[in-house]
Amino acid sequence: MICPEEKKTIKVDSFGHRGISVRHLNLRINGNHILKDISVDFPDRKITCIIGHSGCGKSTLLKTLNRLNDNIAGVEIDGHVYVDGEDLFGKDVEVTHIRKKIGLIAQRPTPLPMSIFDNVAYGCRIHGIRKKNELKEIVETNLRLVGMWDEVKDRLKESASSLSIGQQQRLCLARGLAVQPEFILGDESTSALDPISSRLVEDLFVELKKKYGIILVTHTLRQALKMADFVIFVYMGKIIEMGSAKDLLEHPKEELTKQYLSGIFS
Ligand SMILES: Nc1ncnc2c1ncn2[C@@H]1O[C@H](COP(=O)(O)OP(=O)(O)OP(=O)(O)O)[C@@H](O)[C@H]1O
Repeated sequence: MICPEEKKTIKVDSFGHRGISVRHLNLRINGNHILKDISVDFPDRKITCIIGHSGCGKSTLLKTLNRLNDNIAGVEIDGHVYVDGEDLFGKDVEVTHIRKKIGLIAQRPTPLPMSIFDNVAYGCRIHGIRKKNELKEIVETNLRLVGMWDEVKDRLKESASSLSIGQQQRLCLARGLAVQPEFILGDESTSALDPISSRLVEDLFVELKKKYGIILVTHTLRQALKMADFVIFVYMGKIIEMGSAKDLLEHPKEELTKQYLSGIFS
C-alpha cells in the first residue's frame, strides 16, 4: 500500500478506500532543511506509525498534513500532498476544509474552555449545524464512540477541565470525530496519559481504524508493535525505510533502522 514512486493522483484500492499521498515534500524553516523529499502513501483504514529519533521531523511531517506549519515564520514548503485527489496546498483549498477532513490529536489534551457538550459540538457548530436535537445526537454518538458516554452523560454541562487528563484526551478525540474526518493524526497522543488511559486510547485507535485512516507519531515501539499496520522510519528529515509493521520492526533492511531499533529495544 505504501510506495514511494511518482503519482499525481491518489490510489483507490479495491474496496474503494482512499488515502493521503505525499510527493516530493520538502520543508525548510529559515533555510534549515527539515523535511527532505518525502514521498509516501498513507492508506485509509490502516494505522501507520511514524518513528524516529527526537528532532528528525516526525511532528513536522504530521503537522504539514494538517496545514499547521503554514504560519511558522520563515517556512518554505514545496511538493504535493493529495487528499482525495485534492492538493492540500492548492490555491483554492481552505484550511478549515482540510482540518475537517484530517483531524489532529495533539500530545497533550487541548479541551476548549467550555462545557463537555460544547467541546464535542464545537466543530459541528462552526460547520453550520445549529439544531439542538441534531447536536445532542452528534455529541452522544461521538462520546459513545470514545467510550465516554456513561462516564459523562450526567455532567455534560460541566467544564471540560473538570475531566481527568485521560478523559480530556478522549474528549478531544470525540471533538475531532464529530466533524466526520476521513483521517486522524495523532502526535504522541498518549504520551501525557497514565498507563490505563493510554491503553484505552490505543484500543480506541485500533477500533477506529475500521472507519478512518490513522497516522500516529510514536516514541513507543510497544505501541507501534501493537497498533501499526505500516511503519515509516525517519532519520534527519528523510524516510529511510517504510513497510509493513511486522517486516520493518522485526526484519529491518536498512542499517540506520537496525541501529535505531536496537537502541530502543536494548
Ligand atoms: N517552529 C519551528 N521553528 C524552527 N525550527 C523548528 C520549528 N519546529 C520544528 N523545528 C525544527 O525542526 C526539526 C524537526 O522537529 P520535529 O518537532 O518535527 O521533530 P520530532 O521528530 O517530532 O521530534 P520529537 O520526537 O522530539 O518530538 C527540529 O530540528 C526542530 O528544532
